[in-house]
Amino acid sequence: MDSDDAGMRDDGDGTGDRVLVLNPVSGSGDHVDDVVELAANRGFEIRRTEEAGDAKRFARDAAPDASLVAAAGGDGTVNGVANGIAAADELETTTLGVVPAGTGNNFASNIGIEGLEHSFAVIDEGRRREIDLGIANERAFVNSCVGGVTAEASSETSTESKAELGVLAYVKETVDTIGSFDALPLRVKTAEGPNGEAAQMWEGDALFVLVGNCRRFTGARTAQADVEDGLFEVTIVADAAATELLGGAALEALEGLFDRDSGSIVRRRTPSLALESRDEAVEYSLDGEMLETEHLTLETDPNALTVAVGDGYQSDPDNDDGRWPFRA
Ligand SMILES: Nc1ncnc2c1ncn2[C@@H]1O[C@H](COP(=O)(O)OP(=O)(O)OP(=O)(O)O)[C@@H](O)[C@H]1O
Repeated sequence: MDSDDAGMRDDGDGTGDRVLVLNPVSGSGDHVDDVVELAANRGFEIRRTEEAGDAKRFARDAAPDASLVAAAGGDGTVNGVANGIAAADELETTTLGVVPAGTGNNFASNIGIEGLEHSFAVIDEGRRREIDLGIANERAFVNSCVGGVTAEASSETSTESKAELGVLAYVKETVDTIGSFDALPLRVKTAEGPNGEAAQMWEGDALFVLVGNCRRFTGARTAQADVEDGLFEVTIVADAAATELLGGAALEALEGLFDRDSGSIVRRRTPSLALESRDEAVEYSLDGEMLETEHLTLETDPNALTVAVGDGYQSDPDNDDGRWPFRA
């Protein structure tokens, strides 16, 4: 078998107990040799993705026999592997490992993974935490679901921008490239939460809707949300923010907008929500993977996904953040 074959098992002990799904083109694509060496030395079976859908398929096939499936790539690869473990119905028995080889590696940094070698140390020796899994119209996501980002912006956003800004890079690219907004006429219904959060309905024209599971959208570029609380952190950017965002440098405007209690920002915490377009289908980005729909139902599956986390991971980031919520 050619060593470049998709799905090949080019190392490992043949038991399929630890499988690594490797995206060879994520990030700058220069991680492959290092990842293969690190994984092979630890007895991983390695399966290389070739196209969209492979990460999910490989993880789904591997999960019934594997105690751990690692995703080597960016957030999209992590998303695919999480979806595969869920599709195999193996969330209770298969742990997700994350090897950061994308451009932004947002999820990896949120769970305290600091680099390639560190990720394997974490897989071998790190804590396991059961984190919430986001479900959007039956597709799983780990980090965030963002509405109003265009597919073009998602594919054209630069590596540098993603590395610096994370998910907000897509928002910035959308602001930069379209130059004017087709606001999304949306109805957003949030369910009541366990801590007295009331069910609420928001109706209006939104520029963006950002739903964070593990990701929090403040001006802080690396803010991790509490991903074990069974709640999403929802931020609606109303179209009143358009003049602010288009008026000057998009990056400063974005950070300013997210970093304070702006009148054009609505924030909610909720275990589930429904987003309904009052017009045409809306593009959503689930961990960077696009989905176009008129109706989106989002639910948390609390503590459903077991993940190997680094020492820097905080299960309760509110303790030393204090920024959230501006408005419950
Ligand atoms: N061999 C391949 N050739 C081309 N595309 C691939 C291949 N394998 C996977 N993909 C695509 O790569 C995408 C996932 O990329 P991923 O998000 O992991 O990396 P990235 O975009 O470089 O990083 P980040 O999400 O951190 O910005 C998926 O959409 C998938 O379809």
